[in-house]
Amino acid sequence: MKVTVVGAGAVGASCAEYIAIKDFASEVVLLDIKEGFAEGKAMDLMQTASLNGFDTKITGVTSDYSKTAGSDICVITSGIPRKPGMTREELIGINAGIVKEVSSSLVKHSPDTIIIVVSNPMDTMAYLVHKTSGLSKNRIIGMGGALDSARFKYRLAEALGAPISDVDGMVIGGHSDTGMVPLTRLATRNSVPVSKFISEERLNQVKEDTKVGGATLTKLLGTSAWYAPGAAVSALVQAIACDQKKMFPCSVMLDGQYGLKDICIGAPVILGRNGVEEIVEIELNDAEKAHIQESAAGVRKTNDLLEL
Ligand SMILES: NC(=O)c1ccc[n+]([C@@H]2O[C@H](COP(=O)([O-])OP(=O)(O)OC[C@H]3O[C@@H](n4cnc5c(N)ncnc54)[C@H](O)[C@@H]3O)[C@@H](O)[C@H]2O)c1
Ligand SMILES: O=C(O)C[C@H](O)C(=O)O
Repeated sequence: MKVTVVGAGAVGASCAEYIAIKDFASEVVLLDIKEGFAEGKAMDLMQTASLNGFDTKITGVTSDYSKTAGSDICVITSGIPRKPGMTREELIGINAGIVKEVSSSLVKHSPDTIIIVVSNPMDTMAYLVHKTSGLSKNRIIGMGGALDSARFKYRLAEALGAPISDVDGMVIGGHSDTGMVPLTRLATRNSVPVSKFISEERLNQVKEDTKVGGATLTKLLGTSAWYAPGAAVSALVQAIACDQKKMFPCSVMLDGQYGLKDICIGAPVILGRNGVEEIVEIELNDAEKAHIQESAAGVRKTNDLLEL
């Protein structure tokens, strides 16, 4: 199993590290445009192998896509992150060009690959890859919902005073400060609806804290987060590589599901060796349906800025 990660920055390196530590891939290639940077990150990570007990071989390359040839899965993290006070959508001007060029170089060397798009604004970047790469739609996956759901569970556990392992919940919709739809109605503590334990007001606070999860960290760190994003990407990579048939909310091209067409937005999907193996349609109430439509309108507004 060969995995390429483009962008050896904060998220790319974190993602490579988690993939290696889980030890399911034979090879991880880190690629960056900055001379020597990916080589340095790869060497540093390889020097953790005997300490962390993995055999995955990590190599680093500067812009040499021939070394990515035959990758089963490619992750795109190249591009700029936001600074405090910015929205993800403001990154489109620089990141769209980078993502388009990177995805086309990847597909040239690995025509049957599965691409996981991480660069922001992620839903629009995933849409761009759909429109320009020629890959089939089950092979392009945007990572956002897995991270947002992990943050939702963190906030739920905090509100409930419960261990995170007791909590389940999912965030669908766009990966943006206003577009996320945390499904509080369906969140549970050991199968019991969380509304049994906390007030509606507290649950609304959990929802709002989840939606601004990325912005909160960006304010604290001065740049956006990387540990949870890296872990979320590695979980998707593992689900595909190991054919786990696990369900994650991912940004996928919809064709009528949730009343939406020709848009990439977060919806629950089953991930396996073929990438997106199924898009799961869950029953939403009227408020959730309205929130998804509103979220989609926001994503479409950003998609309209693309020069396709
Ligand atoms: N989808 C998500 O949930 C999620 C989570 C975290 C970050 N992100 C996004 O991921 C992206 C990366 O974030 P980061 O914190 O790792 O940034 P970073 O600046 O630490 O790393 C980005 C790397 O991309 C490289 N790069 C730039 N142009 C390139 C090109 N053409 N080819 C190859 N490499 C190139 C840079 O040299 C840099 O090393 C940002 O757009 C950020 O918003 C998304
Ligand atoms: O918040 C960001 O800009 C990065 C990422 O999308 C995140 O949610 O951490």
